[in-house]
Amino acid sequence: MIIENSEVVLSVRNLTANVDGTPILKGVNLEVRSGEIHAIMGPNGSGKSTFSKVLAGHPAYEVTGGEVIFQGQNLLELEPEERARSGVFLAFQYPLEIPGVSNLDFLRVAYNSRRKAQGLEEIDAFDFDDLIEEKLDVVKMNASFLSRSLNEGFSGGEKKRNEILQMALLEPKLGILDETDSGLDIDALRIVANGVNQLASPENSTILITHYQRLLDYIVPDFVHVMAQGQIITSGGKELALELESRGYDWVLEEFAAAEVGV
Ligand SMILES: Nc1ncnc2c1ncn2[C@@H]1O[C@H](COP(=O)(O)OP(=O)(O)OP(=O)(O)O)[C@@H](O)[C@H]1O
Repeated sequence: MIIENSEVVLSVRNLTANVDGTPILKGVNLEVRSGEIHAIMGPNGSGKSTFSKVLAGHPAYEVTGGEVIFQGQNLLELEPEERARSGVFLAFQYPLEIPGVSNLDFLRVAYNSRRKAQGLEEIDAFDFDDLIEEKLDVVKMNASFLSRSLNEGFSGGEKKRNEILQMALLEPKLGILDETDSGLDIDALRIVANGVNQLASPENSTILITHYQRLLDYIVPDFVHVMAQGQIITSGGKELALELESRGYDWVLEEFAAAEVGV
């Protein structure tokens, strides 16, 4: 939802990053305001997941230049857990399995850690049970998943749903969803999209990384960006996703290349 004069939540300027010494991000620029939903599309290997992991503070990615300001704070100076506590949430493309850690315990610790960072009191197990019950409903998830080890043996779609459950609980200021639609059946896609829509508010913002226009039928973005070769090479409204669906990426890449050489 575009709200005039709303606060800039995330400002990314000329961000560059390497993986194992190889430059992957080559000058990313993006501004996200409160209440907005941004979709990032783009060919395979263009740097979309790298961008999301750099924002979350993944240690394998080395930032080599540029800046990322999140709510007035230099995000790049914060440890990954500090970023999470300050309200950045990344739903992974491939959620990790953690055997031996129950989903419920994980969620409670994560939730209380976020509350602590907000200067709020931790909540006890009983109150947490009530809260989680309510959040399970957002993603129509069965309570039996809570007693299982985190993501262990979960199907691909169940893992994605569990990521949205975490997001519903943590209520981040900025949610980054990396291909949350991949591996979801048609009903699950709708449920997950409804969950994301229910959580969207003028106070938070979402970045959706997706390959498919169909997700954007359910979660309508305010802006669509195309990432290629480690940069955002063009941006538009939701109609850009439809155009990409019918025309592919070549024309955007050609226009970008022509602009680069000044044709
Ligand atoms: N450790 C590594 N060493 C060298 N290159 C790497 C390494 N990790 C990732 N890359 C490369 O970085 C590029 C960007 O990868 P990334 O996962 O960010 O792309 P993506 O746009 O999310 O792709 P997809 O749409 O396929 O998920 C790819 O070419 C990938 O091979």
